Amino acid sequence: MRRYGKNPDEDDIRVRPNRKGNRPRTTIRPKHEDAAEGMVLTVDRGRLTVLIDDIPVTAMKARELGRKAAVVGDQVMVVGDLSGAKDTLARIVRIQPRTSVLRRTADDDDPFERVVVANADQLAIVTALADPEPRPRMIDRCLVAAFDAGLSPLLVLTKSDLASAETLLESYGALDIPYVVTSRDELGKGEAADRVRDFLNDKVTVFVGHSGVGKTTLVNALVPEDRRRTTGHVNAVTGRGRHTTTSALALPLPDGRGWVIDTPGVRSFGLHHVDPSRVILAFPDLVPGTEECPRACSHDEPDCALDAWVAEGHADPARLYSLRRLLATRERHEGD
Ligand SMILES: Nc1nc2c(ncn2[C@@H]2O[C@H](COP(=O)(O)OP(=O)(O)OP(=O)(O)O)[C@@H](O)[C@H]2O)c(=O)[nH]1
Ligand SMILES: [Zn+2]
Repeated sequence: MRRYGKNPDEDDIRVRPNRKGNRPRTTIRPKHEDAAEGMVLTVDRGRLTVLIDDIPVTAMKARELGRKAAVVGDQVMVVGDLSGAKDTLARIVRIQPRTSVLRRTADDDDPFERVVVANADQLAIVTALADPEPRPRMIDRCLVAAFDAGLSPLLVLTKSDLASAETLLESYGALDIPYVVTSRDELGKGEAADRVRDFLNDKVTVFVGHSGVGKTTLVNALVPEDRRRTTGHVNAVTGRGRHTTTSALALPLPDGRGWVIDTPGVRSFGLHHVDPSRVILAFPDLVPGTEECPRACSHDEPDCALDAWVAEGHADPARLYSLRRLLATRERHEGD
């Protein structure tokens, strides 16, 4: 599990201002020195499962956190009953600084950003090669979300027993994204999971993909049943009790080699919030060409300096084409 440095000043417990101003608070608020650190595995209507020393503890956020919400992947400080026993409820008193945030805008006419997952390293975009047909726009939108969040993308192409990956991979050639291809036969033999795991080791990887692509099949193959049980996910898996469909769900890879974060409710990304200047960081070869761009250039407009710069031979035109294709997907079309 990853550890984060203690950072006592930033993000500290909020002390509510004294509205009337006539009775200063004299009680010293507890500093929570006894708080334990853990990782948020699920969020379900205000109840969070936090893994602390390999024990899943149910917790809710403490009032002093104010409007801040912890999400799956967050490292949090927890006080109270940490036994993990039935019907206990601990309190989250602090959210540690995040190394990354994967966001989505729920809808293009809903300007609110939602943080989907914190502290992830990688976004695995699961796409079937057939049944259902690949949806390149959806892949591109996921790539934009990943680049915007600073996550490395990984293409997971399933059902290669039904169709070849060649055509799809060609259109992503210029982007040079790591990919892994799986088939039904290899899934049965465990080979598919082994191959995919090679890309996941020691990372926190968020899995996205639309319905029917085989994401659940793959995630089940990646995370053995007994590992789920140790983190209290057995209900979500067997379908007993209420299914956690809207929240993401962190599942441990074997041998403590990282985490898979399944996102059952996330079929696509609203990209309203995306900043082109962050997306271009995924194209370091093009960044120098933006020096002459107008301020706040979208890099997808007539005055963008990249066209002339690339025409002068400083970078591969296919890379600029790919960047533009990605940026263009920020506009939502029907079916996204
Ligand atoms: N031919 C073939 N079928 C597969 C493969 N992987 C999964 N499937 C099948 O595809 C169907 C959908 O798989 P799921 O794992 O349920 O897909 P999902 O992406 O989780 O879809 P939702 O549950 O709707 O979110 C199932 O019938 C699987 O058996 C594969 O590699 N090849
Ligand atoms: Zn530009």
